[in-house]
Amino acid sequence: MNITQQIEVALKKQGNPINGKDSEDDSLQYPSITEWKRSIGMMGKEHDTTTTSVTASKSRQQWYKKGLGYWDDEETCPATVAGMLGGFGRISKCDLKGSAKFITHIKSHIRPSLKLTSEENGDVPTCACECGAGIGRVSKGLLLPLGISQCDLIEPSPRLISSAPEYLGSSASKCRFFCTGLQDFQPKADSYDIIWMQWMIGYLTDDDLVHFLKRCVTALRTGGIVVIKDNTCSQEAFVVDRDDASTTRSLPYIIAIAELAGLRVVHQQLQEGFPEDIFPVPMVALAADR
Ligand SMILES: C[S@@+](CC[C@H](N)C(=O)[O-])C[C@H]1O[C@@H](n2cnc3c(N)ncnc32)[C@H](O)[C@@H]1O
Repeated sequence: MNITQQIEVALKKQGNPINGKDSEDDSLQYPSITEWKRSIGMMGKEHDTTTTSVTASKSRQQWYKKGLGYWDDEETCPATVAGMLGGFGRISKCDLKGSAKFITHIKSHIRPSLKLTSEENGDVPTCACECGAGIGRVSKGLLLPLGISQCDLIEPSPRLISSAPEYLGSSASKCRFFCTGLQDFQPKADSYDIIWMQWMIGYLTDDDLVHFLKRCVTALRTGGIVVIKDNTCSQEAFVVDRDDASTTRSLPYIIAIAELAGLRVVHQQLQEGFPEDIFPVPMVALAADR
């Protein structure tokens, strides 16, 4: 079974939907994840073994090109907190507060082995990875204030990552900057205490997300966690946004992907205090625990 089929099986097993729709056009409905991927050429036609991989790889390249085109454009995304949050800059404070509460709870009640500061780590610097970091909003507002010694920012837009040092100010000296899409990022083994993925997994294809999370399993240090914080839909398994080439997945869909990669949920909680008219945003902490 390919990854898509494995996700569909996992969703169906728990009675969760596998269908999806377009965010703008009600006439675009997809009975399954497989059917949607076929419609955009990300999976070839059934039994078509000759052209499948060529078409799928072209479609994957176009997917990432469109996503990057959206975020690398000053018009659609100014290099500001509001730009990072699609105009919802006002929710950043509440978001960062909710994330800090979530991590503090995990550290005190669920996973005391999680290391945040170098003092807790035998004076060895702790390290976090902010995925799809943009200008580094989460590193500056959450990870470094939690006491993390060093943050690695992974971001494919050259324009956004080059704006990060100025936005981070004096904290920039505690950061390293990597200009690449997550689909191509190879983290070093045993290198991170926290890998933070916020409002960005929708830009990765299912296959690339599973493969990246598998690399995270190797990259996590003892006690380390991956946190996914993202929009979720609930009526369908997924909602496609063709403007920025992204999908919003349901929570069971996200968890099915994480489990396929060898991660398990250690804690999850819904972010409170966001406006009613946006998608619900759960925080999901995942561990590998070899
Ligand atoms: C909604 S913004 C969120 C930024 C940041 N995570 C935050 O919460 O402030 C989405 C970010 O994902 C990045 N992104 C898009 N495609 C990506 C990819 N393939 N790999 C990694 N990041 C990506 C965008 O460039 C953008 O910085």
